[in-house]
Amino acid sequence: MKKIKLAVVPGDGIGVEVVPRALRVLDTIADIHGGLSFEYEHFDYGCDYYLKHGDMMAADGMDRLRASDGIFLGAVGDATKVPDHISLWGLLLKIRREFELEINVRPAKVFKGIQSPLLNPKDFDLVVVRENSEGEYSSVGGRMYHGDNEIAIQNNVFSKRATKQAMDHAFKLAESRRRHVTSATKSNGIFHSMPFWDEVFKETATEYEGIDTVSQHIDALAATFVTHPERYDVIVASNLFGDVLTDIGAGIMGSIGIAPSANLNLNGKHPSMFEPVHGSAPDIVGKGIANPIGQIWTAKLLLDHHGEVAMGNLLLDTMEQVTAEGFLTPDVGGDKQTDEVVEALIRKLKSKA
Ligand SMILES: NC(=O)C1=CN([C@@H]2O[C@H](COP(=O)(O)OP(=O)(O)OC[C@H]3O[C@@H](n4cnc5c(N)ncnc54)[C@H](O)[C@@H]3O)[C@@H](O)[C@H]2O)C=CC1
Ligand SMILES: CC(=O)C(=O)O
Ligand SMILES: [K+]
Ligand SMILES: [Mn+2]
Repeated sequence: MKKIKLAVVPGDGIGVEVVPRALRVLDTIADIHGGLSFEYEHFDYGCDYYLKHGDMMAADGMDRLRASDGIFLGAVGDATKVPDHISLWGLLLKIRREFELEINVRPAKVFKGIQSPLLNPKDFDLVVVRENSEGEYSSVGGRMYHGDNEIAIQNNVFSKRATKQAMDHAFKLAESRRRHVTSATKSNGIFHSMPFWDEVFKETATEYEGIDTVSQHIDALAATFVTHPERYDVIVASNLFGDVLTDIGAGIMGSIGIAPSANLNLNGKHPSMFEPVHGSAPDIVGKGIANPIGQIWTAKLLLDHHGEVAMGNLLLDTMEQVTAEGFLTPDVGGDKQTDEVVEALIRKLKSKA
């Protein structure tokens, strides 16, 4: 029996609603598989934990998370309790950084049964590879002076190592897909880091044969994501550009509630982390209408990562059958509750067992 030990961090808001449901789906998958089981250790880290303990996680939290084979996270953030930069840097970004989750892989595609807001979405199917450890999300900088004289300085950090690593990951992914890589740049406006980014992209491209490459400024790229998403296969982007681009990717799929992500550790020293692209959605929390697909598709990425690609594909195909049958939450134009979608999925999975 293959056992995968997951550290489960539902976090805040709808994270607490979608994570346990996705775990039920994972258990159903394990039953169908027959030789696979999941063991869960639950962590109540988040904004309520902060209010009680003055920190987003326990002092030994990172060590306890490290003992797992993977981290399954919902969302972090509740600005009514803790300022966002404190909560995200204290949990989500802390894990990404300390566990060297330097790559964030975020697919977007036309999802069966879910109406894209695009008039003509064609059959787009793309993956954004986001550099996940530095770039514009840096803690380097500072604030000085007060009042009208106050100054804030935020430094962007681009290392050759992490930049090249993100690009290598994109090229390798493209080799198993449609062999096309787009680099998201802004070297016409950002004087130092983006020309550097372009140079590393050019250098990396020479190391791979038979891959088409394009370098496109992020503003134009954002527009083309909306008008012609079918043109893209793999896009490599810096931390901030990748963050924004993947919410656009989610938008053109029909809802940010369905987009998944995998935060990957590549050096084997720490577990990887799987979480949907969306946040804690405070505006719909407690209503029972959070779309569970983002968290469930994330579970598919987790299965793939642990070598269970057949099970991952079964999960995503079945999910798309369920949405095609009209089991849709309000964010994608339906009137179903979270639980109705999850129950329909589990029923259908069991019928295939
Ligand atoms: N990775 C993470 O944990 C992230 C955390 N956040 C945090 O989440 C909080 C809210 O941030 P927002 O900017 O409002 O982004 P958000 O993703 O939480 O919500 C944006 C909009 O999408 C909707 N939405 C999101 N997920 C949905 C789902 N599964 N089903 C249906 N509708 C869904 C929300 O209702 C809202 O209208 C903040 O504290 C923010 O810092 C935001 C983004 C990512
Ligand atoms: C924080 C955030 O928005 C993200 O990682 O996608
Ligand atoms: K999330
Ligand atoms: Mn984001």
